[in-house]
Amino acid sequence: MSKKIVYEDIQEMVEFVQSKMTIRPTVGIVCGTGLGGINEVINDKEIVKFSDIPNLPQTTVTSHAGQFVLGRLPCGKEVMVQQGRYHFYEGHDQSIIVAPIRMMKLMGVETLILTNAAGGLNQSYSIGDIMVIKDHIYFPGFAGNSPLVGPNDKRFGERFPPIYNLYDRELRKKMLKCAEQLGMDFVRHGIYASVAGPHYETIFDMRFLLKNGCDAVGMSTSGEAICGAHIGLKVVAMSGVSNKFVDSEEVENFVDGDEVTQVVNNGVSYVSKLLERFISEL
Ligand SMILES: O=P(O)(O)O[C@H]1O[C@H](CO)[C@@H](O)[C@H]1O
Ligand code: HPA
Repeated sequence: MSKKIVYEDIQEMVEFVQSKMTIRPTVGIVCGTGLGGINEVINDKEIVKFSDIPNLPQTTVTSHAGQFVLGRLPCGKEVMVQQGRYHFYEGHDQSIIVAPIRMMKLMGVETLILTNAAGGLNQSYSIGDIMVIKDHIYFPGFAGNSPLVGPNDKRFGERFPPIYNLYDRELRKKMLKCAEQLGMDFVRHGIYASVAGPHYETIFDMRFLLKNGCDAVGMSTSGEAICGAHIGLKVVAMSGVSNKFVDSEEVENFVDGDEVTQVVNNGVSYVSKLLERFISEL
């Protein structure tokens, strides 16, 4: 388990990044598995590797590059893109997983956009759909693994943050409106089940999640969203549906990690288009 990152560590990390970068972002984007290509729509790029930033370990998941890309979108908005996230199953202290989110806030970010690859549970969803996250069920949080467990540093936020409107209602509305304007009829609005992984789910896991109202399942995002709200960021999130639950005991496997990356890679241009439009309207 890596060491706990405290407020002073975050300050040191931010000072390091700001000493190298001229961009002052107001929008933060976390790229999910296979979604790193989002940075192709960014101009005037400035890149810093996690391994060069004090206190940050390398990411261990293939297709999570492990760097921040700062730059400008064609609309002129300055953004900070986290290419590569830390997952709970990598064995990190929770404070590592959310450190980039806290950095973003201290760097001036106001709106946080989280993306991920997820398995589709809702049987009307198709592989390649995008789901704007309406709400979540955060299983690690139920089991005592919220990133906010431990002493609360008030500089990050209050002890008991209300998260009733975690995935900001107005931002979701805006995102869905942008999708409609772009004619993206494959953009859904649903419930994300956040599990710890790294194993995928059994048939009965999937049936349980589906019965309890979940539309897609993945192994990230919820802790980052909670941490973002705790520190005062407006949060919006979306899943790229990379595989689909097949409810049959005859099927050997309904998901494969390489396929997840490939499918999401193929859909990245749609995610980028949607984000570009959305950010231009913030
Ligand atoms: O949530 P992201 O980082 O997109 O990654 C998703 O893809 C991986 C599984 O293929 C898991 O880490 C799952 O959470
Ligand atoms: N389950 C959990 N995480 C995932 C999946 C899945 O089916 N697909 C992509 N990430």
